[in-house]
Amino acid sequence: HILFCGSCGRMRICGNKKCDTPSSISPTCKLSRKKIQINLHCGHCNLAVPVDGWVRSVRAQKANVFLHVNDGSSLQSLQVVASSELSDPLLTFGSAVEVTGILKKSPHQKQPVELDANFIVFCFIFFFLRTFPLKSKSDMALSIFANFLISGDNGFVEINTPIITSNDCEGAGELFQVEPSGPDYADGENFFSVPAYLTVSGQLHLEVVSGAFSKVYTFGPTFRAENSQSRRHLAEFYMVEAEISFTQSLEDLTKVMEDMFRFATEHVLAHCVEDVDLFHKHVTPGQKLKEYLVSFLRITYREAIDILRRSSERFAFPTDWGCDLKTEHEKYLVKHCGNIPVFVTDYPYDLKPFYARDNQDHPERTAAAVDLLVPGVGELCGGSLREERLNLLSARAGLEDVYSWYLDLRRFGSVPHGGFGLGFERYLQCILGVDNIKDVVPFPRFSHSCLL
Ligand SMILES: NC(=O)C[C@H](N)C(=O)O
Repeated sequence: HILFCGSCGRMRICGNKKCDTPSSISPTCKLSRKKIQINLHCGHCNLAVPVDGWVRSVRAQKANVFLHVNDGSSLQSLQVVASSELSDPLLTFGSAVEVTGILKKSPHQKQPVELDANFIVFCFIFFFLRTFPLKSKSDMALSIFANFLISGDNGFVEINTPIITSNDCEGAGELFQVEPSGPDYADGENFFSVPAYLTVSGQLHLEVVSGAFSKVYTFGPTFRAENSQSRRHLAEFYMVEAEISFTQSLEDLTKVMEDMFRFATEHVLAHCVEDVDLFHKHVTPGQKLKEYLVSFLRITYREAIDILRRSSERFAFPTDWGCDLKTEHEKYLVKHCGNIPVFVTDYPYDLKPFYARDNQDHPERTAAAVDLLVPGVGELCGGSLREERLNLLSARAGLEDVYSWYLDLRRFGSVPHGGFGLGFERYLQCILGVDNIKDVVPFPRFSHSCLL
């Protein structure tokens, strides 16, 4: 028979010997009013619980209606069995419902429990977003990178670099200018006395603090006014950037990049494999993630150019030494190397920003810079050793006028150092095999698109 708990008001069926909750009702009843979360429900049977969620399917039989309800906590749905009178003709795919019922062992092998509904409260129709329900997962993945960097062995210190800055770290001129607005300000009034922009990279600030902490990182929103509708560009994205002092070789840097990728990806495989499988099945029948956990390949830019020139592929963009590698080239290189992540090192000096360290090689002058190319995306990470030699840095045209403070860092003592940045949404795109980067964030920003 059904008893009501005097403390929480929940119902409970007593007398079932298999039920593993206490059979007597105590004033300090542990049955909380908390709704159950579908991914956490522990298989208690004969317990009346409320569940919120969205209807994923409705199947009506004579006396009963069977619903699959998903609450966004995982991909798992809970089967709800309700008598036809409890249902509503408007109940359909996407309806939001609050169902109270008794969790019972299911007769079906596939699902441990089902909910025998007592009440269904019909909330509203859910409007389907283009975006995939990745929010909670991506928040989790954000912290995985931080966990890796701050862990004992690595010992990076987190620095919050500013979002508003006066530098164009990448020198590419893809900046969003920040100006005040409102009755107190005339149009174009210069609030900061210098032109100010949304950050394109926290690197230069990290370089400042890396003079005091030898390993630092930042993880935050980054902005690029790139007028591109491509499948791998966003105007606002998250980047994890690390800077390491006393590092003298690209190998030291690529090791951290590779270890970080592996750490995060192993974590995803251990905790979210069903999400990954769903995306790989329904979006792009991409490669299985485990295959990315081999040792990454390393080739030089020179070798990359030779591979591209030897190929029979017809590229839209040139493949001469000194040309920038375009997406088509990067994707070809990854495929050529067996569809695993590939580091391309030692780019032409003139292709890289002012901060990249000169390899002082001849006749093809290169910089100690590296890009990590990954399947489905192309460039995921970019990094370099930084030019710490004042004379070589000052030789970069026009630097003294704009970045005298950066040159001062060298003037007043600097150590060999280097760092890298990894685009977080591109990482998601890569591990999920999602074709378009706009589908891995809830509110993608790109040219002509800033609704909401
Ligand atoms: N921190 C880095 O090395 C990333 C680099 N500044 C970039 O935006 O590509």
